[in-house]
Amino acid sequence: MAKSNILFIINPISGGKDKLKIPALIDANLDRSKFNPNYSVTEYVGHAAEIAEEAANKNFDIIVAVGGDGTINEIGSKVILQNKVLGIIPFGSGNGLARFLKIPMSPVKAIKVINELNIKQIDTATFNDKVYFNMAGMGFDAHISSIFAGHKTRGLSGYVKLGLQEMLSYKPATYTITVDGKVFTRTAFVVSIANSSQYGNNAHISPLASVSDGLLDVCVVRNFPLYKLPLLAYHMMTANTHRTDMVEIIQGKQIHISRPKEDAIHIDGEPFFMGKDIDISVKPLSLNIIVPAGI
Ligand SMILES: Nc1ncnc2c1ncn2[C@@H]1O[C@H](COP(=O)(O)OP(=O)(O)OP(=O)(O)O)[C@@H](O)[C@H]1O
Repeated sequence: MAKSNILFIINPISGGKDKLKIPALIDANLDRSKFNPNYSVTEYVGHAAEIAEEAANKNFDIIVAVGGDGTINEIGSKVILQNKVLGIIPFGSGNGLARFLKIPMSPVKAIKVINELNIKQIDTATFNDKVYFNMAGMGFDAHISSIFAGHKTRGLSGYVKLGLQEMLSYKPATYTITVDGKVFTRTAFVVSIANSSQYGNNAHISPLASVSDGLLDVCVVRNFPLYKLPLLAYHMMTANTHRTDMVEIIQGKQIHISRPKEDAIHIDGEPFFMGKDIDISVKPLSLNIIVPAGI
């Protein structure tokens, strides 16, 4: 059988972990009877998408994201256009999609999953003009990631501190959400449109979500007093939000959200700014992705 040409695109900053030794680790563990490996390292935001797009003109069969959900988004959005295959070596902070797909967090084990070359088709989604794979949405989480992006504070403790400060003054918006023609008006702390079940770090907002059911899960987190934040976190970490009245989950294919003003949104955890009206739709089984056998 002819060998597959495989390109590893490495985000050197994702997850805050050093990746200098990654090419050597891949060389040592990749099945060279199946693959010819090549490596690229990203230098700026958007570079992974550029490299993946250029790879379309070269003879690559598989492109592997070595990074987190933001890196997967940049690469995956080109891979679906080329109908190629995406692989993941998880190296992000949250790794939502990789965790959902049970791709091991250990780089050596993740390389071994690539060696098995078990390919599955999963749903993807569009959020106005942007493609996403794991989770997108608006509300408090998007607000925090947009201000954190321009903030000098870094690290998890800075993020938590900023989040708690902002929570005291945050005013939840009222959204008109149309899901497959049915209208819901909701005042919400967060509205997440989930493809997989989790944001990352096993924080599950929509525990029963599937990436191959042709449906998105609109998760409306109702407004709540600050003292209930640990309870919400507990429900997310124990994958029980669907059993509580803190989160309402509405499944559908075609979603329109209208909000009072232009505001922050996030796409696979990366902050952007969008207008009042947002159209979201699912693209069933549109991405070829390498997953562990049995998934
Ligand atoms: N050399 C670079 N310098 C600065 N930013 C970069 C560089 N290469 C890639 N990026 C950007 O890094 C951002 C974060 O990447 P990614 O989302 O993969 O990691 P993460 O946020 O740590 O993980 P996760 O999304 O799983 O929590 C992406 O927006 C990507 O465009």
